[in-house]
Amino acid sequence: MSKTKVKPVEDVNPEVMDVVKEAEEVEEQRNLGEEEEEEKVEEDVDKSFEELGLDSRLIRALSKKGIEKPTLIQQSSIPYILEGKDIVARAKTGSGKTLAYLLPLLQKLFSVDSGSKKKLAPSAFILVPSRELCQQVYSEVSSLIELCRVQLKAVQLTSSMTASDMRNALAGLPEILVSTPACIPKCFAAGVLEPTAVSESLEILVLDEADLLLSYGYEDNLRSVTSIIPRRCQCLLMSATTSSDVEKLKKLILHNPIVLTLTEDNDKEEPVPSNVQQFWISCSAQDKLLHILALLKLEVVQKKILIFINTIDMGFKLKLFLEKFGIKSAILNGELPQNSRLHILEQFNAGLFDYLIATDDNSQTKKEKEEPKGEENNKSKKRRKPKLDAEFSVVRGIDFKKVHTVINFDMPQSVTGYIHRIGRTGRAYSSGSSVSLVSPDEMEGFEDIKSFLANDKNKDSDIITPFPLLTENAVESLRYRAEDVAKSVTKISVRESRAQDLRNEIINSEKLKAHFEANPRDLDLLRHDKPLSKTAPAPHLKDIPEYLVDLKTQEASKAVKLAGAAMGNSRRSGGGAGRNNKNKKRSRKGGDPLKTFNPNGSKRGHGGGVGQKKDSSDGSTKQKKQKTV
Ligand SMILES: Nc1ncnc2c1ncn2[C@@H]1O[C@H](COP(=O)(O)OP(=O)(O)OP(=O)(O)O)[C@@H](O)[C@H]1O
Repeated sequence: MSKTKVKPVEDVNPEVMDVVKEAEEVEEQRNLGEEEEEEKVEEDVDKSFEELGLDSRLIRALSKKGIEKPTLIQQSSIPYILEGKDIVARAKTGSGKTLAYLLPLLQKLFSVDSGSKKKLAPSAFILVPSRELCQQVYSEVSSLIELCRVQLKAVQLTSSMTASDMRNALAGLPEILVSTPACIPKCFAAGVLEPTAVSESLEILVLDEADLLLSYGYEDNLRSVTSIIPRRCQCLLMSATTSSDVEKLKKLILHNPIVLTLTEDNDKEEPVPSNVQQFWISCSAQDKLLHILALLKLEVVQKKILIFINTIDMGFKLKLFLEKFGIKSAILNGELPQNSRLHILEQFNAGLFDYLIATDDNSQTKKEKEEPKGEENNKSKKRRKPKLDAEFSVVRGIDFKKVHTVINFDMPQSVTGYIHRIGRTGRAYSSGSSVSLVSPDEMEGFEDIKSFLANDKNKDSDIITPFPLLTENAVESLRYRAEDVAKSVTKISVRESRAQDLRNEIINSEKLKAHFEANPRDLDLLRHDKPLSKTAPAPHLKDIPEYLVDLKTQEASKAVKLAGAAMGNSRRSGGGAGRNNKNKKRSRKGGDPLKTFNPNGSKRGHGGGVGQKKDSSDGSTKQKKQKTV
């Protein structure tokens, strides 16, 4: 077994170093007595929360949140965590990993007698890779505490906080601390947390999105934390994928862990949940605007929609372009202030707008660096380089609520990127779909994604199928308008809008901070989907006349709307094809048009229609092949 060398960390005070030495000795002993980890591949469990031994207060709280049945990862991990075992839990995105560790963690803290021992540091640390995730986990744990009506306190710290903010946050002696790893050494250095107190108090350490923590550059921070965790501390490592980083963390932190690798009956080893239907459209890079216009304006994809692009500029270009057609969207990127980002996420989750254009963490920086040095770029050399937040992540871990469609306007840079983007829909027991716009330049990467996703079960059939609900005629009918409008969205207007948006958000960010301290739940104060363009959209572009849209696409659009209404997704925004059509017919049960729509003419597809990609009845074949991203 490997021996962990605990590396001293800069800017840690001498007292920490003493504890580090002590910890090295403990670590040595730990390694001497180390036993083999137990590997479990969990299948075929079907237990209720009661059967998992969960406290009735938690079960009631879950019920108030509309959660009645544990997901597979929750069924597998909760009993082990309650038993006090260290675990490594690997389960795909959206499988409910957060509650899988939060529920037993809270239950364990319920039973700690707060009066018996005066604690000087939190009993549980939950470390996550990004601020957005920090906020998300903090909200989840706080709402559970509130619903359970227990005397527990959770706080969140981010490394942008000053020492006095951190001191204030920790003043009420919280039991649970949610933060990024960078905050902990910062707290030690500022004397806000005492390493010895942490050593004495810490009962549970959770590393969420473990596969990301090292790649986000938190290795030294984590080492300084792990160097002081006591042997008795229970450690939980949650991850969506397997990677060498997860293995490294496992060796660094865990003691004889139970390794839970999740497989599902009809979903063996596929990294993308089977309730996400994946589609693609082949088009040139220039035609991507035309195609996204057709998808959104003809309403052949279900709202809410998360659109991924690879550069911040492209995000603004897309927003300005869509605005001209009366389609309002909001933008999310790492350049925006943290308060704004959190607020945008909250507004989107609360359903205040339907379209969010997001730039995911690392890919956009890479692309922007690679942009050719044309005249336009030379001119802009003096432009202030965007300051991106290293702790920003959209694709990883963020729980977007009720996203029905993910659109890859730009293809992600890697297979992992694809999996995490797609994982923003079809979360837990809900379903969703994805549409990737693939240009010839992106085809190679797309083939890699396809071949990665193919497994023994579906090696002969593509797991990502051509999008069936958009005819060439329908797309072509919009070409003239789309190309005309695209020309009007110049690089200068994009740049101005980006600067304007940033200025607005910086001002908003301060307002938001003050306002939300007083009214934490008030979401409607500042809308993030306001138009950025200086000119109002031309009225004739807002509505697409029915005669322009062919019959098949009109039918597809109606079917998508009916299915949306059946799913309670009836709020309207912007006008679309068939706007004058006052069709108020009730949808038929199970009417997902991506499953039932037949592009060859018939309105009523049957089961196995285009886009139905798997036979979930075949639950018997067990895939043993392990995929790693
Ligand atoms: N048992 C359940 N029943 C229904 N919904 C659930 C259940 N457990 C969790 N959820 C919901 O599923 C969504 C996804 O959960 P969560 O964010 O924990 O997934 P995850 O596995 O951590 O995904 P990722 O790897 O992308 O972070 C959340 O909205 C959560 O509230």
